[in-house]
Amino acid sequence: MTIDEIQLLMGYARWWDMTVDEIQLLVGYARWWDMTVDEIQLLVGYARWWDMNVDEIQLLVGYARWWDMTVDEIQLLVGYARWWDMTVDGIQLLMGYARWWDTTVAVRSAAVQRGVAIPDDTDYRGAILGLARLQKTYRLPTEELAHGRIYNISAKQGMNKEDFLEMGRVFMNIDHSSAMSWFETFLRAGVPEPEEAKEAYTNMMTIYKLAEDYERAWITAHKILQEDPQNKDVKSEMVLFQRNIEVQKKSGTYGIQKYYWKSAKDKSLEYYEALCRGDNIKNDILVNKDLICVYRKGTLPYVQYKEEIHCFNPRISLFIDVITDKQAELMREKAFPGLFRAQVGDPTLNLTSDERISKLSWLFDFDPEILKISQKVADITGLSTTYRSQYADAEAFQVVSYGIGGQYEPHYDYYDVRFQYGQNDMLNKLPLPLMGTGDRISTFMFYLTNPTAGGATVFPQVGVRVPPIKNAAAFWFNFDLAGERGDAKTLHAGCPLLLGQKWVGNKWIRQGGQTFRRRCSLDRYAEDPIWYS
Ligand SMILES: O=C(O)CCC(=O)C(=O)O
Ligand SMILES: [Fe+2]
Repeated sequence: MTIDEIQLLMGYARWWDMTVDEIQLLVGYARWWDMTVDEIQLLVGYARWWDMNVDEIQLLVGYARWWDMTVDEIQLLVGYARWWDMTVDGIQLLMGYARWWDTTVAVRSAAVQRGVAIPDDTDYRGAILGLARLQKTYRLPTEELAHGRIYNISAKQGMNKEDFLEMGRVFMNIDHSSAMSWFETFLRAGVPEPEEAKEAYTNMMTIYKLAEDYERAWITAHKILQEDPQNKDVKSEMVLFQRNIEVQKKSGTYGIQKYYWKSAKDKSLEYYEALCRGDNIKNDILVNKDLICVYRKGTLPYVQYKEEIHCFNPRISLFIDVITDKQAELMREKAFPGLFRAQVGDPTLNLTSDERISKLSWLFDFDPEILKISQKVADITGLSTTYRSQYADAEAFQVVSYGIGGQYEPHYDYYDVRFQYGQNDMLNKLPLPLMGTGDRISTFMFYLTNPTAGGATVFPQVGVRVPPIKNAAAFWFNFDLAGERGDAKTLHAGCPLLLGQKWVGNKWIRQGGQTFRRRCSLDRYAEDPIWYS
């Protein structure tokens, strides 16, 4: 440091009432973290303001550098943290997540303000599990993900060594080839702790053994012995591997690599994931020229809507540009304060589930701006969306927000399948306005954002993938015209969100009010008057 800098610092130190020891500590940190004296003094100023000691400051600066934050951002964070009475550890966790998920500090703090719990260990495991699901669904290469790259988009911060190991652990139950690649990435990322190295090698040995690659299993076992020379189990495993190699040599199968990697296979999920990726879909506009775009009249004179027909049976349509940017924002803003974790099934049981990972809240037509949007739905569909305190024709808007990794696995929107599973009192537990209004005859779903990647709506029974496009809305009937049964072909899902934000607004229209609008037909093949009038 220059004499000038020292005197500046001493001046500050006096000002902040620090001892010489503290000053020298600070100077040391400053050198270490490559900060200017001005930055230090700013920080010390904040620290005093927030009543922190030098140790806490240095911890913070360390984190800040690690996460590549500016001093201003740190102070914002510390301000929030003190306000919410968090420890420095809590802050760093928060910063880590904030960076990782690329949300702003302000968004995070708003979440805290609304009583959303600060991330803890469970969230960490949840986050890792979510990443594993994304990697599997979208077939992301391990190396890319490890360095924070997804589809050529780079996160500010890649994952760290501990994350690599945790990904390996998680994949042991999902897919062995991915598990292997994470353990390899972990071991390449620098000298590991002996215990962790042992854990990685032990898992790798298990995988090789299951794949009957005894040569590699033996080599891996040998590495475990280097970490843990007394390990009797591993020694006896090695004898076994040796014996198996002999047997293979005799039978001529040695060196013929089968590479059988265990993976949890579920055919229906595999197809669902392929649809989410967009592999071999029937309705891709480039693949299938039959995808039809038409202009449709609404019930109001002179107004036409652009309709993309993604499927004819059942009819699944995407209406383009049916709300304005302003209306989409408005719905998100109004819904934000009320967001809570989405639940599935019986509302009295408070069930959350990995099947549906999102947050939601309800918007009612009592709000004139929301009413306008409901009326738009009525105009386009010709169905009634009138909300009443009893016998409502449609439900309130359900606004759903998905975080990265958020999804809704294949499901029906109607209830009647659940009757068959003995949950037929579901309909009796509904809020009063919906009692006796029948089932969800149709779904009208607005997309309120353009996700950067992932988040399509897919229909695995009919191989249809509807792309999420901001201000557009998907529409389909859950019931056939005969009206007595839910249509199984409407099975659908919200694919995991890979990057960006996904918000949707659901309007479920009830059977009750539609008697004269969508008449039942005795002829099950009758053309739907809603579509063909
Ligand atoms: O988010 C999606 O694409 C589908 C959402 C959905 O199906 C639902 O909320 O019922
Ligand atoms: Fe749905």
